[in-house]
Amino acid sequence: MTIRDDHAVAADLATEAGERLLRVRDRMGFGDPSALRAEGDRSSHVFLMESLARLRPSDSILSEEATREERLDPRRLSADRVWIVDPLDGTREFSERRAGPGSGGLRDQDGAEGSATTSPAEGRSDWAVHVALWERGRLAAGAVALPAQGRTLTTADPPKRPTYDGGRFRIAVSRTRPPEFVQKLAYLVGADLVPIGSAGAKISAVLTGEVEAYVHAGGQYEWDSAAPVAVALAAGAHASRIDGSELVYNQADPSLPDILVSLPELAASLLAGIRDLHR
Ligand SMILES: Nc1ncnc2c1ncn2[C@@H]1O[C@H](COP(=O)(O)O)[C@@H](OP(=O)(O)O)[C@H]1O
Ligand SMILES: [Mg+2]
Repeated sequence: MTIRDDHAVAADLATEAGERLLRVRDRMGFGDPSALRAEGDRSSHVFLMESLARLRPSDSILSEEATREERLDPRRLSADRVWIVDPLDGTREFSERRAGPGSGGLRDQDGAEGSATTSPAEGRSDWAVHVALWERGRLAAGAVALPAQGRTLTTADPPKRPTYDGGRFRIAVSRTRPPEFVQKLAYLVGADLVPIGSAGAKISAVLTGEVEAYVHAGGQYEWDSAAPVAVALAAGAHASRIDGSELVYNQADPSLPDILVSLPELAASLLAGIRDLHR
């Protein structure tokens, strides 16, 4: 890879890391999910660290898979440029087989019959690789690779944002840790809940028209949202904390526990609904 602009670096690295993860999953299969998760996290982190060190040697890096000492490195807080990466977002889903027709139980988006997102190895497709660049106080570039969906969403060429024509809409939520207020919120605003794994896959689903919003609360970190929020903002979507305040990155404490991403037409009513439920 030659030195190119930051948007292209983010897109190329996320895409290549994703292709490597697909190969890891094909090679290891689903027999030992915890070993698959560990190898996915580790190998993708190593690839991204080595690549960024080579391509952008002066920049700092904040990665989910870094050690605690690396994350607390004070140089990151005075740096002008920090890459915020999640080598494998939706680690749980990466290690799961896709639910087949007739498998019973509660079906979520990735288990639905006729879904267009089947991965080659019959694994789930709601996991992602996040590569974002934070520069002097703002997200400057980002890419979200969705390897098992065969696409990368990127600030190099932001997706064309769907428009909202009114009526019932869909809110993506965590499959395993949805905020306790979302059922009431959905009722209040006239929406259906769609469980999807991975913050990157959920924010991408807003940008590709599978849902119209994503709401999360109760815990998350900067690397879970930096890259998909960079793409969402570049596409003209709404992205904020659930109280409407700005999402702020490259903080000493990388906790960023709640988020709302939506088509811009829906942001005001979602924020008002969340506010009402927290009164
Ligand atoms: N309550 C919580 N506390 C900490 N992290 C959380 C969380 N809820 C979700 N996350 C993180 O946000 C990402 C998306 O989660 P979900 O699929 O449940 O929506 C996951 O990232 P990783 O897969 O990178 O660990 C998950 O660990
Ligand atoms: Mg994550």
